Formats: sequence, structure tokens, C-alpha cells
Amino acid sequence: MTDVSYRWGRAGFGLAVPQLQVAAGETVLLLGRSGSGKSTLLSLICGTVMPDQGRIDVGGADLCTLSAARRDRHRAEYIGLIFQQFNLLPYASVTDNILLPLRFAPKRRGRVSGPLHEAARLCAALGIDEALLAARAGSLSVGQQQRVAAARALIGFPQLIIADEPTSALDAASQETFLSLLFDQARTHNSAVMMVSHDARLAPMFDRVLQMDDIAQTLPPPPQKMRSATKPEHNA
Ligand SMILES: Nc1ncnc2c1ncn2[C@@H]1O[C@H](COP(=O)(O)OP(=O)(O)OP(=O)(O)O)[C@@H](O)[C@H]1O
Repeated sequence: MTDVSYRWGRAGFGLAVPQLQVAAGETVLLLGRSGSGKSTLLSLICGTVMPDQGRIDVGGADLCTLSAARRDRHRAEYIGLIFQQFNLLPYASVTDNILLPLRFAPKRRGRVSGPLHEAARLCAALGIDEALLAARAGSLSVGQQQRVAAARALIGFPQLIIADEPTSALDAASQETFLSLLFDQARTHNSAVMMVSHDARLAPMFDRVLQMDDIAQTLPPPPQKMRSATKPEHNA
């Protein structure tokens, strides 16, 4: 992204990012204090919020030039998402959850010759027991759900995997195991991974570590209008 700025509402939190690039296959950790705008930045990269100015290139297209419907399709094709709460469909099976993005992304679907086989392969690679493939996603442990969410993001190997605090519910050893399994899969297909966390201890596992304070500026609040100077006074 280049020269991007965004403000929530008229006078809400504002963020400016002069330059941010992620190379193919790169793993990037984005660190920053609570409220510094990490999730806002991820929403801009995903095209779920549109910048007030600037360019955001994902998969060879400037998101700002796409209609809302094309942006949704573009996101499904080029970005795999792992949310903090995983956002799995609790009543659907593990397999159906993993296959879901392929419904909205024909190019990703085209890269998967046998979807059921690929879902099972990803599960095995990420340490999900084969017996769980038919289980309801909502019946799984937090650690298992996180791996299913990773398999869903990886299927069809989009160019970019975005992960918003996906390991915050796990202990340190489980976090490391999860990340190394995720990175092994992403690297085999040159998918980049950009992950947000509060936890600087994860830094050595990543190719590059970015601090919000170094890549983004918080915008000052817009000037208040001088309402009292123009408003007629009422005498009681
Ligand atoms: N939907 C929204 N509407 C209005 N303001 C919002 C919205 N989402 C976030 N903000 C504001 O943007 C600022 C940055 O929030 P954001 O969630 O991006 O930070 P963060 O670094 O991800 O925080 P955390 O680490 O606590 O998740 C906050 O002041 C927040 O109130």
C-alpha cells in the first residue's frame, strides 16, 4: 500500500501508512500496542474498509478501483483469513468449513484438483486427526478450531494469509507448533503470511517484524468548528 490514510467516521481514530509491502512467500509479524490500529490496517489490506486516500494493491489490482462486489470476490481469491475467534460455522463439519472459501473463489478452486483430498491433506499437515474431518466444528477444542481455521485460509493457496491474533488463546509451546505448521504449508506454495500480535516473543519465527509505530502515524483529530462564534445567543 502507498500513501494510505483512513479515519473512522468524521472525527474518530485516524491512521496514515506511507508505504507497506509484503513479498511473495514472506512471513511478517505486525506488533503494536492495543488501539494502535493493527486491526484497522488489516481491514484496509482486506478491502473491508476503504481508505480515504491512497492505493492498496493486492493480487495485481488496486482495491480502491473495484466495486464492492468485485472486492469481495477479489478478497476470496487472493486472501486467506484467520480471525481471532476463528469464525468457523459451528454446525458445519470440519471438511465443509475448510472447503467454504472455494465456493467464492473460482481461481483458488481451480488450483485444487481434489477438494476433499486436499482438505484431508491440509488437516494431516496441520495436525488435525482424520477422525475429526466429519465432526461439527463447534465441538472442537480451541487449538483444533484454530488449525481448522488455518486449513480454511490455506486451501487453494491464496497469495496472502492474514491472521489477526490467531494464537492469543494458546500457551507458548502450542503457539510455536501452530506457526511452524502454518508456515511450512504457506512456504510450499509461496503464500505470504501477515500476522498481528501483541506477543513480541514470536518475533524470531518470522522473516520480518514491523512495529505499528514505525510504519503508521496516528492522525491528529480534525479541527473543531468554531460553533459558538456563529451561533446566535438565546436570552432567557
Ligand atoms: N468499527 C469501528 N468504528 C469506529 N472506530 C473504530 C472501529 N474499529 C476500530 N475503531 C477505532 O480505531 C482505533 C484502533 O482500533 P484497532 O482495533 O484497529 O486497534 P488494534 O491495534 O487492533 O487494537 P487491539 O490490539 O486492542 O485489538 C481504536 O481507537 C478504535 O476505537
